[in-house]
Amino acid sequence: MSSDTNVSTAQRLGKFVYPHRWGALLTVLAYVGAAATEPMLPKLIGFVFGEGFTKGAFPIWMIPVVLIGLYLMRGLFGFAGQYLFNWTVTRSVMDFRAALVNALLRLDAQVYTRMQPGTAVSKVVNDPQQILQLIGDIGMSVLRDGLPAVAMLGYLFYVNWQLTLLSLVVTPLMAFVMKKVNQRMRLMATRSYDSQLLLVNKVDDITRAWRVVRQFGAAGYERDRFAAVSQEVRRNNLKTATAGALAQPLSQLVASVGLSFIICVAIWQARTTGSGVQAFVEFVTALLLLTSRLRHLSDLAAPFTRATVIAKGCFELMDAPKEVDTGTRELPGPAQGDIAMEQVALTYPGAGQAALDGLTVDFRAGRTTALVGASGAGKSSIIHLLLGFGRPDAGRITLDGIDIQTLSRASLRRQFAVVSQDIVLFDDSVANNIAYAQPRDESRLEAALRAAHLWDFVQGLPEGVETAVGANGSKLSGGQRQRLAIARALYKEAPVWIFDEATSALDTESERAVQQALAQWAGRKTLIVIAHRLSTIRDADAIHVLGAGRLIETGTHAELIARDGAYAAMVRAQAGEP
Ligand SMILES: Nc1ncnc2c1ncn2[C@@H]1O[C@H](COP(=O)(O)OP(=O)(O)OP(=O)(O)O)[C@@H](O)[C@H]1O
Repeated sequence: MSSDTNVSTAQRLGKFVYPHRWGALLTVLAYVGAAATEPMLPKLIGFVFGEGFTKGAFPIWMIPVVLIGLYLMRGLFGFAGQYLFNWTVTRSVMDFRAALVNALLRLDAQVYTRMQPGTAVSKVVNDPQQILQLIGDIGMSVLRDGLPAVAMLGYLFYVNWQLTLLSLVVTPLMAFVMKKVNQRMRLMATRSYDSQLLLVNKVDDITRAWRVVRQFGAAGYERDRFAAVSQEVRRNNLKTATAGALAQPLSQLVASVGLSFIICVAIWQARTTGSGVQAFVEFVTALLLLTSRLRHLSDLAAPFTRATVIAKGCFELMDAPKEVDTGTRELPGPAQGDIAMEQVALTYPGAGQAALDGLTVDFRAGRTTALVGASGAGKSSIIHLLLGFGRPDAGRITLDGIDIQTLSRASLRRQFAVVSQDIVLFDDSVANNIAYAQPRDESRLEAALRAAHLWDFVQGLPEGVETAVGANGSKLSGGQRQRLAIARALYKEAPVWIFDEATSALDTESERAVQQALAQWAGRKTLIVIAHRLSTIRDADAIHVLGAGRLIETGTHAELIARDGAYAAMVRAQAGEP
C-alpha cells in the first residue's frame, strides 16, 4: 500500500468524522487543557528542589494544594476529553456502517454471486467499530502523549534551546527505523486481514451448512479445514505483532544513544557555565518525560497500519460496482402486465456460453404462461432480466409496450411479485415476513394466508401471526416456508406474479388449494410459472418450451401434446412412458 493510498484512506475515514467535527474539536480542546498542565510538573519539581530546601521560602501547605489542584484540573480535562472523544467515535461508526449497508443494498447483482455473506457481515458490523476504535485510540494517544510532548518540547526550548536543538538530531534516524518496520508491518497486516476474512467465511459455511456437515459426519473434516485457516491467521498475526514489537526496542535504542549524548553535554555545560543543579534537573526531567511520551507515540504505528488495512477492505465494499439504474420513467400505477421479449440475448460475465440466445417470447396480460425446459435452459435467467437484475446483451424487453430499460428499477420491480426457487425468509414474525416492507393490513394478511393454505396452521401457532419464524424460517417445514413465500407474493398485489418452482415442496392437497386460490385471480394477474413437474402447468394458457436459451416450441398443453415434440416427450418421460 503506497502512502498515497494511506492518505486517501485517512481522508475517506475523515468524511465520516467530519459531520461530528465539533465533538472532535472539543476533544482536542479538552486534551489541550490537560496538556497545558504538563510542563507545570517539572517546573514544580525544579522549584521544590531549588527553593524548597531554603528555610522560609514558601509555606509547605502550598505543595499539596498546588499538586492536588494540578491533578484535579488534569482529571477534569481528561474525563471531558474521553467522553467527547467517544461521543464522536460512536456517531462516526454509526455513519460509517450506514454507508456500508447502503452500498451493500445497492450492489450489482453480479457482486452478490462473488461475495461470501460472512465477508459482508464482518465488513459492515465489525470492521467500522474496529477501525474507528483503533483510530480513536491512536487519536487519544496523540492527544494524551503528543500534545504534552509538544508542550514539553516548547518548554525544553525555553529552558535550553541549544541542547534541545541538539536532541532533535536523532529524529531523522528514528523516522528511518520506523519506516522500515512499518513497511513490514503493513504487508503482514494485509495478509492477516485477508486470512481473517477466510476464517469468517469458514464459520459462516459451517453454520449455514450444519445439516450437511452432520449428515456427512464431516465435523472432523471441517475442524481440520478451520484449523488450517486459523493457523494461517495466527501465523500472520504473530508476524505482524513481531514487526510491531520491534518498533519500540529499535526506536528506544536510537533514543538511548541520543539521550546519553545529550545528558553528557548537559552535564558538561552545567560544569563549565556553572548553571547549577536546578537548571540541570529541570532540563533532564523534562527530557525524560518527553522521551516517555515519544515512546508511547512510537507504539501507534502498529494500530495505525492495522486500521488502514481494515479500512481499505471496507472501502472496497463501498466501491464495488453498484446496480445501474438509468431508467427514469415511472409507471403511474399497476401495469396491465403484458410482457414481451424480443431477440433477447444474455451471457453472464465469465460464462462460456449464452444463457439466453436470441429469445423471443411473450407473457400475455391476465394469462398464465408456463416456462418449461431442461435444467440450465435459461428459465431463471428470464426472471433475472424481467426484474432488471441484469441487462440483455441484445434485444428488448417490454412491459405494456414500454422498454423496461427506460423504467426506474423501483417502478419496474413494483410490478412483480416473485416466489423463487430458494425461499428466503427474514428472522421476524409471520406477519412481518408476509407484509414485508409494506404497510400492514390485517384483512389483506388474512386473505394472503388463506390463499396460501396457511391460515389454519398460523392460528395454531403460540402467538399467531406474530410468531417468529427463526433464521430463514428455520422453525418451519419446507412446505410451510414455501407457502409463506407464496403468501408474501400474494400480499404484494403486483400485476405480475412469478412462481419459480413455487409449489415443489407442497403436498398434493396444499398444492391444489394454492392453485384453486390462484384461479380466483385468473384474468386479473399475469402469472408466469416455472415448473419441472409438468402436471402442475397443464391448465396454463400458454406453455413456452426452452432449450439452450432458445424457444423450442410454444402452445397449450393439448396443442403441444398433439404436436408430439419436445414437450410431449417430456410429459411422457415424467409419466414413466418410453
Ligand atoms: N450468475 C451466473 N453466472 C454465470 N452463469 C450463470 C449464472 N446464472 C446462471 N448461469 C448459467 O446460465 C445458464 C442458464 O441458467 P438458468 O438458471 O437460467 O437455467 P434454468 O433453466 O433456470 O435452470 P434450472 O431449471 O436448473 O433452475 C446455465 O448454463 C447457468 O449455468
